[in-house]
Amino acid sequence: MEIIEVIITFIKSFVSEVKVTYIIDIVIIAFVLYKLLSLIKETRAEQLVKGFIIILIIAKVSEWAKLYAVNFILQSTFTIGLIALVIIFQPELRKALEHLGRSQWFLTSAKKTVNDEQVRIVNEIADAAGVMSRKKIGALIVVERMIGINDIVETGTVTDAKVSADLLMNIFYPKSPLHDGAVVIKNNRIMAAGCLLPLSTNKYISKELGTRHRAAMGMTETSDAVIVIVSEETGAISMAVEGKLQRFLDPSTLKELMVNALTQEKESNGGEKNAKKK
Ligand SMILES: Nc1ncnc2c1ncn2[C@@H]1O[C@H](COP(=O)(O)OP(=O)(O)OP(=O)(O)O)[C@@H](O)[C@H]1O
Repeated sequence: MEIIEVIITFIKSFVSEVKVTYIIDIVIIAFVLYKLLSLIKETRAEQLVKGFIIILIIAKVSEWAKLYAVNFILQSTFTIGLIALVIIFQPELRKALEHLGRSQWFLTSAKKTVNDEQVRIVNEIADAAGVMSRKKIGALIVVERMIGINDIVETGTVTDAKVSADLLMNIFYPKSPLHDGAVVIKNNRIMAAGCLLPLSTNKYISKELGTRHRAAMGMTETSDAVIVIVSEETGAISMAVEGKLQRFLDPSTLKELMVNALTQEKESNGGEKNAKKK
C-alpha cells in the first residue's frame, strides 16, 4: 500500500510541475528530429550520423570510467567532426533547407489547373518522346514547376523558343551541337538546352541506369521539376518527379502522368495529392 501511495504522490507532484510549454517543447523537438531523420534516411548522412552517435556514447562511457586521454581525443574528434559535417554535407543541408522552404504547411489549399498551352506542351513533349524512343535518341527534358531553376538554365545555352516536338527532336538529334545535356522548359518556353543537372548521390538507384537518369533523379531531389527521359540505349521513356522514377512509359501514359504532376494539389498538412485532370 505504501508503494502505491508513493507512486500516486510522485505522479501528483509530476503532473503539478509539468507545464503545457514543456509538452509543446518536447513535441517540437520530436517533430524536428523525426523530419531530420526522414531527410537523411537512405543517404550518406545516415551512416555518418550513426558513427557520431557511437563516438558520443564511447566518449560518455570513457568520461564515466575516468579514461581521460581517450575522453579528450573523442571530445576533440567530435568538435572537429561537427565542422567537417557541415562542409561535407553542404549539398544535403541545402536540399533540406530547400525542402523546408517549399513546404506549404500553412497554406490551406493551392490547387493548380493546367491551361491549354500547358496541355499543348505536354502533347508536344510526349509526341517527341515517342519518336525519339522509336529512333533510340537520348533525351532529357526538365519542366519547371514552382521552384525556380535559373541556376540550371545558366549552365546551358539560352534558346527561349516556342515548345514544339520538332524543335525538341532537333535539339536531341545526335549531331546537333546542343544534344548533350538537358533542355529546360520554363514559362511555357524552351528556355535553354545543353544544361547540366546535379547528379543524384542516392546509392539505391539501379546500377543499370547511367548518368542521364542519375542526373534526372538528382534534379528532382533538389527541385519540384517534372523530368522526361528517353534512353539512348533502350529507347525507354521515363518520368522523374519528387525523387521517383517511373519507367517504360508509352507516350499516352506519359501525357497522363505529366498532366497529373502539373496539376498537383498541395494540401494544408503539406501532403500532396493529384488533382483531377482538366
Ligand atoms: N549531369 C548531367 N546533366 C545533363 N545531362 C547529362 C548529365 N550527365 C549525363 N547527361 C547526359 O546523358 C548522356 C550520357 O548518358 P549515359 O549513357 O551515361 O546515361 P544513361 O542513363 O545510361 O542513359 P541512356 O539509357 O540514354 O544510355 C550524356 O551524353 C549527356 O547528354
